[in-house]
Amino acid sequence: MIRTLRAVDFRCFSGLGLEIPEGGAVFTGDNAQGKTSILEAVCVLVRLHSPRTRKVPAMCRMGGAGGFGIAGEAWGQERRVRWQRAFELAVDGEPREGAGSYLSDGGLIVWMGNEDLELVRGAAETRRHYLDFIGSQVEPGYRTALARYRRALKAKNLLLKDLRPREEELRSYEEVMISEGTLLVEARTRLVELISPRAADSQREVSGKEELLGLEYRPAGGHDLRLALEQARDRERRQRQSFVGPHRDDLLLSINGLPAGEFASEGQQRTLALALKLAQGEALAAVRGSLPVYLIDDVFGELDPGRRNAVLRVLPGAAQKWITTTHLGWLNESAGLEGMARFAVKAGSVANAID
Ligand SMILES: Nc1ncnc2c1ncn2[C@@H]1O[C@H](COP(=O)(O)OP(=O)(O)OP(=O)(O)O)[C@@H](O)[C@H]1O
Repeated sequence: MIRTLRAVDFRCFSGLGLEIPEGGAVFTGDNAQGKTSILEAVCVLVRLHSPRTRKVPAMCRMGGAGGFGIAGEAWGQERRVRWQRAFELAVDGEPREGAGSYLSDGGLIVWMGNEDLELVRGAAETRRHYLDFIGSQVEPGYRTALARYRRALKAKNLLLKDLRPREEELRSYEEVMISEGTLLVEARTRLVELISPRAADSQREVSGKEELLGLEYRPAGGHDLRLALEQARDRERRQRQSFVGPHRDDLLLSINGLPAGEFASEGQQRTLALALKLAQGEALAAVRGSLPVYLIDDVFGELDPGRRNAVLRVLPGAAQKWITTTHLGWLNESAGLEGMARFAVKAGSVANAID
């Protein structure tokens, strides 16, 4: 669990310092005051990843010194870790220095936000990111395989645009795509097996109904990538595109046998998005043996009391939760928020913050 968070020139915060109890904290405030940015800072600190952007410059405070810093301490079951991230921008706005090495033993995070509805309604890419985010936290080598696969795919796609692409060069990129892609497909298969039963339980618990949730992993190249690439080769060369491989995978979601994106009601879709995230938390805890930190952005205010209480019941009581909300009414009616600090966020400053 995270005990301190400090940030400098991050989003709308020139400086931020927070001490957080084991239970976590609730951040209240109007729209556009900085609540989400606090949760984003935690995610960048712990996972080197922002759920809102892939662009480092977007996170640097406008009018700031041209970079940002985030530091924090987390106390695990056995040890205390201290993280520090610093990004500096070069004149052209590109990051000059990364945030140091990626810590594979970084903490575990589950991000829950209203945009999770896109997991159900949106493009396959959103669901691949969902799997990738879990994969990088529980599967050793996942992040590296993904980065290598993406590099090879990018190079192959560039080459395919050439008038006369060199075949042996294309094949050498394909070899990397086959070896790294196979690791990804195997890992994603395991991840979906891990998540499925947990998501189905959460769906039942949160909806309060006997809804049968189905998760089916669809690898775009099947389980034999080499064969699939051979079969697609002519078409790929003709159309100058890469059709086969994990970059085209999907995770099919269904409720009672029907595709959830097209047939489920909005309420069912929201519940399904929550179920996927709750399942993610359980899967991380089961594999890594410690509880994730839950970053819950503006979700509870949007839920009816029945589903809100069900989610609060399903979330592990001992896990640290960081919750943002614009609505205050529900806070005093809900169980499961004991032991959490309360902070009011206004125009990039936080009441009760530390120096
Ligand atoms: N790089 C940046 N520099 C300065 N301000 C920024 C930067 N990026 C975003 N902001 C601003 O920070 C403010 C806070 O945004 P944030 O999303 O954290 O608000 P919020 O309190 O979570 O709002 P909501 O309840 O609407 O989600 C916004 O006004 C946003 O425009």
